[in-house]
Amino acid sequence: MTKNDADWELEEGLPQFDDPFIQKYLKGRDALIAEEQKQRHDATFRKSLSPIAARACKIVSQIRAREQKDIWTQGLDEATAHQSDEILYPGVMFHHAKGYMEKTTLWQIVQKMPKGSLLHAHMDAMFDIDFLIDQAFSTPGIHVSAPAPLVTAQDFETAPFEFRFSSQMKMSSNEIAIWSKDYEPSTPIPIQAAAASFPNGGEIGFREWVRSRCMIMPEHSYHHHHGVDAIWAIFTKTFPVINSILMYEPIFRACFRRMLGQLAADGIRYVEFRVVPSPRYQKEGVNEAEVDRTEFCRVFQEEVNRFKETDEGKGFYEARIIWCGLRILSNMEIVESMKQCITIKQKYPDLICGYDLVGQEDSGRPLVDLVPLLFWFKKRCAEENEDIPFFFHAGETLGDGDVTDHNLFDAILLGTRRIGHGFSLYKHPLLIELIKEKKILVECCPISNEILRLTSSIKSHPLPAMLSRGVPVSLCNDDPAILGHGKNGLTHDFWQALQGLQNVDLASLAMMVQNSIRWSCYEDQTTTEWKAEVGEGILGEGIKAARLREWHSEFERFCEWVVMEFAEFDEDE
Ligand SMILES: O=c1[nH]cnc2c1ncn2[C@@H]1O[C@H](CO)[C@@H](O)[C@H]1O
Repeated sequence: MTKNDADWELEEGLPQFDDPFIQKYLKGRDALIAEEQKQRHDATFRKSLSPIAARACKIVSQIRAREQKDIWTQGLDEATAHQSDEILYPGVMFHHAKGYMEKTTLWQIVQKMPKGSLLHAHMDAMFDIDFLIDQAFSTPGIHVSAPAPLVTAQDFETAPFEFRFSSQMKMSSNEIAIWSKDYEPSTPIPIQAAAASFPNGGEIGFREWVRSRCMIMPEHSYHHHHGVDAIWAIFTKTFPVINSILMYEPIFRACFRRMLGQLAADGIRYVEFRVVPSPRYQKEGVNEAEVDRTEFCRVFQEEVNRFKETDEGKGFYEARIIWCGLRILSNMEIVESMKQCITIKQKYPDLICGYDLVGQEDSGRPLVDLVPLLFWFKKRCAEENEDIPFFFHAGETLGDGDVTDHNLFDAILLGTRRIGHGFSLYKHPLLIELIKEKKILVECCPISNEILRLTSSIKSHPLPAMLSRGVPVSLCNDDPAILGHGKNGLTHDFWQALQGLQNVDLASLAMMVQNSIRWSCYEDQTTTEWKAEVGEGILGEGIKAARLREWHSEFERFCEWVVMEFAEFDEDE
């Protein structure tokens, strides 16, 4: 006769789970976990969930668990999986997950969620690239030129070229396509002619090529062994091409209108765009670029106001601009742009809500190098009776204690209201305490960080390290059109965090949405007013509190929908 396990274990003297001292251990363990969870960013919010919201959270977590098993753990045998390059697992890289994620139930839910504000987004990286290229073709007078012929494979991959509106459509007799080594440098060629003569597949090939020069391709982001600087070299080359199409009035208007519609459809009600106002903006039908940024800003505001009048834009509060200088430029160029920022602020006070510096942090000038300029800016603002707050990028780096990583210290010392990225913040226990105390929000862009090679999976992203320490975070999409989101909005970034991180459930996402509203710059405020309103949250009396209440009731309705729609998941384990 064989002994059963229990008999064997008892004979061996193995304690059992129901033994009082093991029970005591487990209770202590649970208490320790609960104690740590009290520090989480959403601890209070979670306790205040309505019964329906709590049920919706549970349902969403059950759906996630089901999809992790059914979709993200494919039972392919090793050889097939490697061959098809389709090894799926929860937290798989964005581009591998993308095609599947958009078909999941979790996606449907996240898409419908009311998402508050989008606080970190570079405007020129927000426009659907195919639509942009269509506009270049359908708008009369668009020409393409290059400072040198584009002939070799390397030229097609990296050499500069640009589009531009010009009413002089006629081709001169000696005009030779850009793709010939006899091309006269910088001669504008009508887009249709250039496309028709494109050596690699005519117009279809041309469109495909332009597209590839406006985006980071999945292969690029996979090549982690090439490092961060290499992907930034590709990334920064996309902006001049995009802007050369975008900065023509009729194209900008069409693209901007469409983009606002996409954001609103994704449940976003307010946006602060980071904009580097371009010197190349051309009014409709005008061959020369505008001498300053006034006209662009006027059109930007006009389009936002028009959008708010449409059906699509009914619930949309506002879009404002965080004026950006390029951190790579000289003192003189940065000061010139700061002066323009102040002038535009005076002209369009509702439009400009802040100031930042952009471009790769690692290769650009650190904030400490720019301290004299930033103090000068504050002084000039004060002299002009303006208050333009800082919203600095900082810590978008793998650095640990290097000069880029130290941008975090300057951002905080210079009074930033939020931190863009803060990827390296998790290495700074003192700064973490400081930003909590000073009520600074981190604008976290998980997919951007993945594509730009700071991490290869949401699972190794520092987001959880911030949330577990109680850092206020909102999720943002940064550069969706270039990074390859394929659709505008926040659904991808929300989905990625929800699916990949056990602790980020619906309540956690909702907390981050609430933060996005609390840290929105809906109106100009002094630092004291700002801090008071951020601190009061929903209990305040201003615009923020009103919008937080509005979001709250939207969120409750959304939770009711989740509970009704996915009732089959409403069960206890
Ligand atoms: O994640 C980012 N960090 C810093 N700069 C960025 C990021 N994404 C885009 N830009 C910068 O913003 C400008 C376009 O608005 C470009 O100069 C681009 O390099």
